Amino acid sequence: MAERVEEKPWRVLEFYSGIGGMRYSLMASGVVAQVVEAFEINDVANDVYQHNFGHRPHQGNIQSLTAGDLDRYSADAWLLSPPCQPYTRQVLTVLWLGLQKHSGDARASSFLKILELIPHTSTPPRMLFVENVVGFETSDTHMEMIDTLTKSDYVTQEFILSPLQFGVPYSRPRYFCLAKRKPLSFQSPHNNNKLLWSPGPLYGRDDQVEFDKCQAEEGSENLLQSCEPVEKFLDLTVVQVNGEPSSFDESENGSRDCDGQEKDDPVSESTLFTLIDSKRCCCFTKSYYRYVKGTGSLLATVQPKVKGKESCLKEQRLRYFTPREVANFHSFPEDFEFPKQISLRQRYAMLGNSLSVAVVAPLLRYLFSSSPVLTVE
Ligand SMILES: C[S@@+](CC[C@H](N)C(=O)[O-])C[C@H]1O[C@@H](n2cnc3c(N)ncnc32)[C@H](O)[C@@H]1O
Repeated sequence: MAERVEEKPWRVLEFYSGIGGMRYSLMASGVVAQVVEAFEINDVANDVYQHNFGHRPHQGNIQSLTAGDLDRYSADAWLLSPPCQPYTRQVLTVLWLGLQKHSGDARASSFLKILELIPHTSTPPRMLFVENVVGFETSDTHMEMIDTLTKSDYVTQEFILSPLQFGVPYSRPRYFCLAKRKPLSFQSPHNNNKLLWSPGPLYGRDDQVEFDKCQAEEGSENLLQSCEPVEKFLDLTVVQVNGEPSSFDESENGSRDCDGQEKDDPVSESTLFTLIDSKRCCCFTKSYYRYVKGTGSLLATVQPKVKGKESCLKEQRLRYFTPREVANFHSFPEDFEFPKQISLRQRYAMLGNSLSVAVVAPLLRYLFSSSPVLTVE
């Protein structure tokens, strides 16, 4: 790991720490680093974080932090996963209707505020890492972020990557911004100021890094072949019994009857049933288990009798993935657990807000890795 004369761990601040996906990623990256403080407003998330890491994050609104507060930590790197709602599709629809959102949304303001503090700190962080939803890269918050970083002497490389590109049968494309303060630079400086859709640069490869979205999606179909089967991510202790909390209640959600009668079927439109031996499941959102449509896959535990023939939902014995299984798709370590008092809905909500360790760990390794000597561009 570069630019360290002495072998001291990098000092890291984790903003919007949630249940600690970023900290798990840092641990999995192999970077010698120490999280010197985490910041999070939600006390339930802080219970989970404390349970697993033995440290309770600083509880409060990130917006109220000052440059002086941050200076006290002498941090080398800031890791940030701000709330994503301002940039999601629903909000974009509102935008289309003419209502100003994005950075005007209160949820974006703590993020912009923290970035604005950078030039006012006595030792600005040498590295920054930002995670968010796809769509962020076209938002005005993104524009303001890049503007602030550029003015504060950072070079950036941006990525849109999904766990599918790392062998995990889970579709969760996310936006990432990696920033280094000059004179630090990236291992592949020719990728500066680019949005990259391939993990190639993380491994010293420069193959097809700048596809457009369609090419990336086509590519991901091929990637499925190299993914592990969904079965490997299942909690084998789960017994499928009708009426169990995680089983899917057709009567509430609408389905096709076993006698072939069409019922109102809100499920099949947008929810992918993941067969036990398949190689893909959809992104779990924080509303998984609360709503069915578009919030994540359901698991079909029984193969259809005739392959290719549509079978009724009941026959397929659908169930929700358990929180442990969602954590597995997020590549959380085996010893991650929720404290007993956390409800099922809260578990799904916090996991839905979290991130893929399989994706973030190699990005962090790349961010912290040694850089060539900076040349004037
Ligand atoms: C997208 S989630 C990040 C989750 C985290 N990376 C994880 O692995 O669980 C955003 C988090 O920021 C927290 N948050 C939102 N606004 C905040 C603010 N103004 N100050 C502190 N925390 C905030 C939310 O409670 C939520 O846990």
